[in-house]
Amino acid sequence: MAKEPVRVLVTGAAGQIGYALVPMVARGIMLGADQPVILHMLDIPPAAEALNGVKMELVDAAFPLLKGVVATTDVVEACTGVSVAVMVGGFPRKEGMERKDVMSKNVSIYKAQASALEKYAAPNCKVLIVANPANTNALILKEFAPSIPEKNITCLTRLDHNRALGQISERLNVQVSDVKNVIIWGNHSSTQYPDVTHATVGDKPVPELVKDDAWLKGEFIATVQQRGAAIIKARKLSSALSAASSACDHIRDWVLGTPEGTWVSMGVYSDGSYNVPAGLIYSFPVTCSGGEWKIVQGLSIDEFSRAKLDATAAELTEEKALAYSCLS
Ligand SMILES: NC(=O)C1=CN([C@@H]2O[C@H](COP(=O)(O)OP(=O)(O)OC[C@H]3O[C@@H](n4cnc5c(N)ncnc54)[C@H](O)[C@@H]3O)[C@@H](O)[C@H]2O)C=CC1
Ligand SMILES: O=C([O-])CC(=O)C(=O)O
Repeated sequence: MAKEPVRVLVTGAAGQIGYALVPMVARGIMLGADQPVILHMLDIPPAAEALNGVKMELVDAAFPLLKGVVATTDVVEACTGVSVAVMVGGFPRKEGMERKDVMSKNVSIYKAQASALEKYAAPNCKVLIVANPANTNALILKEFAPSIPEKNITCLTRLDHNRALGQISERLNVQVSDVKNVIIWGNHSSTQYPDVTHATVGDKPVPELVKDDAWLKGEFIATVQQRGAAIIKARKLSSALSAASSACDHIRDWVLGTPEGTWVSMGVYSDGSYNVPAGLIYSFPVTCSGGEWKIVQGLSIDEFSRAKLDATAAELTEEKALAYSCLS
């Protein structure tokens, strides 16, 4: 028997990432090739015409799994009945703006959208925040949607995870699918810590194969941390293709499970694991099963890694304080 369609919300759907993401969702890349979907697309009134253009293209593409499209600038209509919410819409930093100004705009957007999701989304809706500052937007959404379980609110660091896999695969000249268990710790920002201490290719540890600690602790980390900026410099636009693909990876693994023996990175609510302060949205290694993520426990953390985990936690603590100061 055919499955019931799942309602998937994409905010900022008229933007760069939205435009790359909605066809992937409609093709079954996010929820599976046998899962029909109804797409809910939200953007702001100045983007309404462009949003309608995206809707027209979705109709024209005749996706067999796509059972309906809601394109709207009304946040209540957008959130009603959704089981998956991918929050891509946000206020970008503009020339001359201070960090606090950008934070203040996004805090008010995520506060309002949190309330709408809480009231109108399906129970147990899974939320993925992509828009920057992704971890802190997720924290604000959590604060203002207290009835959504905190385990349902996550942010995207899978793009950073995939970037780390890509860099190791290029360096070792191996297939990217053979590289496993890198970790992104912390913030989706330039303080994130891409960690290959526990990564493998086949049954061999990546550090043993690379045999170049200076590269692993220097250029590799910096390349992954700065990759978003490098793409923006090259394209003059954000990394829309890879962000959209990674958002699909994040939701797919969360809903359908991670393969045996592998973990992925997700920004999730910290419970104090690895001595990361509780109450931050922080990227950890996780496994997923039965629609739930679980932080991988018991990994050894050396002195170098400890300092990196703490530095990115310190930045998130500072961002949290800044976000809260925008609320008052
Ligand atoms: N977490 C991650 O790995 C990544 C995050 N990003 C972030 O994703 C976000 C989107 O990037 P792009 O698509 O390139 O930007 P974009 O500027 O092309 O699109 C953003 C869209 O959001 C809409 N928007 C603004 N305020 C909104 C609101 N209140 N409700 C609904 N929609 C709203 C805009 O009208 C626009 O259509 C940015 O914040 C970017 O920094 C980008 C790449 C990777
Ligand atoms: O810095 C940005 O806006 C883009 C970004 O997050 C990324 O590509 O990782």
